[in-house]
Amino acid sequence: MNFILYIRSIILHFPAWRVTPDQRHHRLKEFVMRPDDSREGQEPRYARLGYVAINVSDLDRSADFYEQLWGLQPNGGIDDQLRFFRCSANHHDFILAKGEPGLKRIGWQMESEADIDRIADRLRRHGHATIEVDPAETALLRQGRSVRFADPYTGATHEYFASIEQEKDAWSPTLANIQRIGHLVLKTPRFHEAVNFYNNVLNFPTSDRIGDVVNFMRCFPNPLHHSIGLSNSESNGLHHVNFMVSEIDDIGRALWRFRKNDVPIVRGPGRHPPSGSVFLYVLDPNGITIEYSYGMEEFPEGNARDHRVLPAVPESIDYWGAPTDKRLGKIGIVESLV
Ligand SMILES: CC(C)c1ccc(C(=O)O)c(O)c1O
Ligand SMILES: [Fe+2]
Repeated sequence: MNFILYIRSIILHFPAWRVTPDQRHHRLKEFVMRPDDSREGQEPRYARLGYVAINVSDLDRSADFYEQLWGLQPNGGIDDQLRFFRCSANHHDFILAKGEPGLKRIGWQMESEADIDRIADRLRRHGHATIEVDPAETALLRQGRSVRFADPYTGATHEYFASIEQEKDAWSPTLANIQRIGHLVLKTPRFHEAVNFYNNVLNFPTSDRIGDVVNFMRCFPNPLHHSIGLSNSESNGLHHVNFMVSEIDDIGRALWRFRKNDVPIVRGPGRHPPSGSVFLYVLDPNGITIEYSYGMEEFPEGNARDHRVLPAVPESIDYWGAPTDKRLGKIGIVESLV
């Protein structure tokens, strides 16, 4: 097997609501009107990765896991279809839906309603259809106006919203001081096209990359080293979802909690050179890879350092040299936008 393929196989184990009456009846809006030039040229600005929705085969089993072993706070749901979880003041940071295990949707919280228009206008200018989410659905999601599009390079459904219901009671950590949902990594065989699109259309600047194998991106101007990553793989897929914790002891406690409860640990603890984070990867009940991480470099909005190109070697993933279980990043389809 040639050297690059060999290294790549070691490193990654990756095989890659304000609806006007006339809009009410348009679910899929392919805007033919000239985009509003007053917004042209203004970059869409992201507040944060708002939420990740995943599909699971058994809602009750996974809901129990994410509450009782992962430490998210349940926040209701919709019959036997959806379960909401939070780790912030937002109504949800993580959603479980019934379906084929994998990624359902990525929710991006924008800085303003105008930023929803900016990203939607930009997508349409680049020939991508956008969908105004039905007010009945945004009401169920406790979100304001939301717009979706299907990313052709990874298959992922991206959703943009600016407002989401704020819970009266503060997020109260139980098992781990989960700070926030951190990032997700998507696998794609259209890696270079995806990187280009994410960098130049979605306004996701690269913070660092490991050769042409993994690319770590910020959702600008959110300062976190990465809110999304792309990995060069043979097929589309969800590699993992990350949650950031507040103390190194959250990692240590988790290590023993997972061992005592037979939760498969597939990598770590270790420490990532790109973001500097201490990490621990495990498998959820469907075998989807999830990650706790502690400590992550943050970038300033202006005068940010250039991205680094780390060599495609195992040491670029983990300073500590933790072994990798081959199940890491293997389970998780990407649901296409219906
Ligand atoms: C191995 C994966 C793709 C990886 C590599 C580096 C970081 C980091 O620097 O934080 C991650 O979070 C990862 O998931
Ligand atoms: Fe990660």
